Formats: sequence, C-alpha cells, structure tokens
Amino acid sequence: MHQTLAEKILQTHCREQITGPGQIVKCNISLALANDITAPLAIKSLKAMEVDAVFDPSRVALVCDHFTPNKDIASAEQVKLVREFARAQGIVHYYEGGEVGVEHALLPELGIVGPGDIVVGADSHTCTYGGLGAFATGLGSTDVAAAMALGETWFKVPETIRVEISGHMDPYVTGKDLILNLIGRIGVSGALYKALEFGGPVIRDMDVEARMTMANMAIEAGGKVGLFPVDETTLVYARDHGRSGDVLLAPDPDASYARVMHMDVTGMEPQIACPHLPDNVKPVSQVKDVRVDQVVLGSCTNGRISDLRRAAKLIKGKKVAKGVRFVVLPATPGIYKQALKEGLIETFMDAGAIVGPPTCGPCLGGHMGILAGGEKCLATTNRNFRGRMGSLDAEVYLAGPDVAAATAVAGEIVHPETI
Ligand SMILES: CC(C)[C@H](C(=O)O)[C@@H](O)C(=O)O
Ligand code: SF4
Repeated sequence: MHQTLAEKILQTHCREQITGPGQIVKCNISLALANDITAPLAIKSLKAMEVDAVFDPSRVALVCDHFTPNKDIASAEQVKLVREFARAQGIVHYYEGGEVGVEHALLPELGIVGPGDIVVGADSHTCTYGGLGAFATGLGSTDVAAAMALGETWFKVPETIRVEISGHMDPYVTGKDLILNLIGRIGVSGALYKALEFGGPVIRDMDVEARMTMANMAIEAGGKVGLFPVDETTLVYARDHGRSGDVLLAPDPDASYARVMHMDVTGMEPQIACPHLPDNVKPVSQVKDVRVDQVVLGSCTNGRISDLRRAAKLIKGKKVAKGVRFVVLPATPGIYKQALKEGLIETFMDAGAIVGPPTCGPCLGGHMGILAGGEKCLATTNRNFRGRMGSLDAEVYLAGPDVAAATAVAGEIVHPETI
C-alpha cells in the first residue's frame, strides 16, 4: 500500500490495514484535550455515560486558556468545575493560573504532543500539531469525552490534497501569508474533511513554528488535518522540547491524492484576509485606506517567540500610532519569559503597546480587547467572522506578525517595508 501521510500516521495507531479514503477505522489516541469552554461539556458527557475514570490521567490534557484569568463569574465557575474534575481524576496535564498558555502553543512547547501522535481535542485548532507531523483534529466535546473514557476513537480515513510549495519567500512573507494565500484560493470549504499535506522545498526549509502556524489554519479551509512530514527539523524541535523516540515520517512517493496543488511563492506579497471570512484574501497592496483602532499580536496562530521577534524587530525605536491600541499577548509563560530575556517586551512597551498575559482573550471576543461597533482591528489570529472580536458591526482583518507591527505603527494596514 502506498500511503499518504495521514494514512501512515493513522496506520501506526490502528490494528486493521488501512486501504484508502472513506474507510472507517478505530485508532488508539495519544492524547485527548479540552479547554475551559469545552471541558465542562465533556465532563457532563462522561457523567451521562457513567464513566468513573478517564482511560489514562497522563493522556488527558485540560487547559484553561480561553477566558482566563477568569473574566467573570461564569468563567470562574467553568474553571472551578474543570479544576475539581482534574483533581479528582489525577489529571497530569492540567493547566491554569501562571502555568497556563494558549493550549496549541503550550502542548508542543512542553513536548506533550509531538511527531506521529494522534491527538483529539475539543477545540477546532487542535490541527496545529500537524506542524509536528501529528494527526491532530478537533472533535465535539461528546466525542472527546468518549475518547477520554476509552483511549480510542474512530475516523473516516480522509482524502488528501497535496500542496507542493516552491520558490523564494520575500523577507516580510511568513507561513501565515502562505496559508492565507492557499485558503484564498481554495475557499473556506476547499478542503472539507480532507487532509492537507504540505511538501516541497519551501516546507523543507521552514521552521516548526511556521509549520504550526500553517497547520493551525487548515480548519479554516474545512480541513480535517494539516500535515507536515516529520523531518530532521521536526526531530530537533521534538528533542529540544523533551521528547524522545520520535522517528522520521514521510508519505510514500506514489501515494494517491484527491488533488495536487503547486504554489510558487516567488514574488508573493504579505496577505490579508479581509472581513468577514478567512478566504477573503488580498495581497496587502490591494488593501488601501483601512485605518485601524486596534492591532492584536498573539493567539495559537501567531503568538510564538518567532512571531514576537519579527514584530519587535520592526517596531523597535518606533511608536504605536496615536489612537491605536496594540495588544500583545505572548501565547505561553515560556514565550513571555523568553521575550522578556530578549528585551522584546520592553521594545513593545516602549513603543506604546499593551502587553497582557497568555490567554485566548480577544481572539474569540472573550476579553482583553473587545471591539465596539464600527471599529476595525488587524489581528494575527485565525478567524475574522462577523462578531468574532466583539460587536457585530466591527471588522477584523487577519495577517502575519510583520504586517501587524507595521500596521500598529502606521495606524492603517500597510506593507511592512513602508514603515
Ligand atoms: C472554544 C473553542 C470551542 C473554539 C474552537 O473550537 O475553535 C475556540 O478555540 C475558537 O477558536 O473559536
Ligand atoms: S487562540 Fe483563538 S483560535 Fe486559538 S484556541 Fe484560543 S480562541 Fe481558539
């Protein structure tokens, strides 16, 4: 059998032979994940199923990251419920308070997820770990509860779209621009229940953080997973983050694909997803006269140290435009500390940014940067649906960290080379 990357990873967790797309298979899972919004629902489902104990307390992660530090009584009650469940079950990977980070940045950083894993999470951006070569996908809270109880779940083997990326990336172009460009081409349903499998020379040279940024947005094209091969770069990252025993993983050369796409990135400009869908993508030069009230740098898409470094490099010695709120949220405590050490936090604060604690916060309109009616925001997050960051009459534009920093300085959406 010549297998795609998705089929290969599923195969290592499944007893029956995988023959191709459409097959329903039962797989053992490496980790089941839920957060402060979805864990309470999963806990309720476990009770309804009369399950007394999770299958393995070291293979369940509960990360209270969305509305924390608790923004109101309702979120405090949610976290209290999760905390009490975690204590009673002896959950090893329970995070809140000073240990918490945005789940999809935190778990790879701590080596809790890694190459070849199967991860199911009650959060749609669980697909982020595809950047490490993990088959990782979002499921509903009830399905995640069942996986927490049994240690296994079922999948329909997805078809795969192979995306071959070649060419030379301009200095202000990042993984975010590549994935926005792809979503712009195929649309928000372009990869519905399909695996996106990335390859080609650009991917070979790309660091793991940029790969995770790209995998993170596979779901914005409807993808089941967004997968990168496990190569030497991945193994070095995994080892540096405390993992051992991971092995190289690549699709078979003659695997069969639903579609093969070729992207040449030479000459590509930074990309912007305009309101109100992630596939409304334009090159920055075509987004003119958009003055912003707020810029957000953070989230599971672009809140990592490489993102903060890029933005800080551009903003160093400059000032955030008058009337613009530049909200910077390092995605994990580890990233925050590293940014402090490197002087990045000072750079942001000197420029007039607001630096907040690791949290999802404004990304989903939770707190720490809610928009009023008529306001516009440029964010490094992954969704710009109507009402996503506050008022239904606000607008959210999505871009990478370079455009975010440049926009904060200019007060309007601009190409980073103009500041
Ligand atoms: C809260 C959670 C269910 C949700 C998701 O699944 O993605 C959130 O993280 C988001 O980004 O909208
Ligand atoms: S940062 Fe945003 S997209 Fe990521 S998990 Fe949190 S709310 Fe969802």
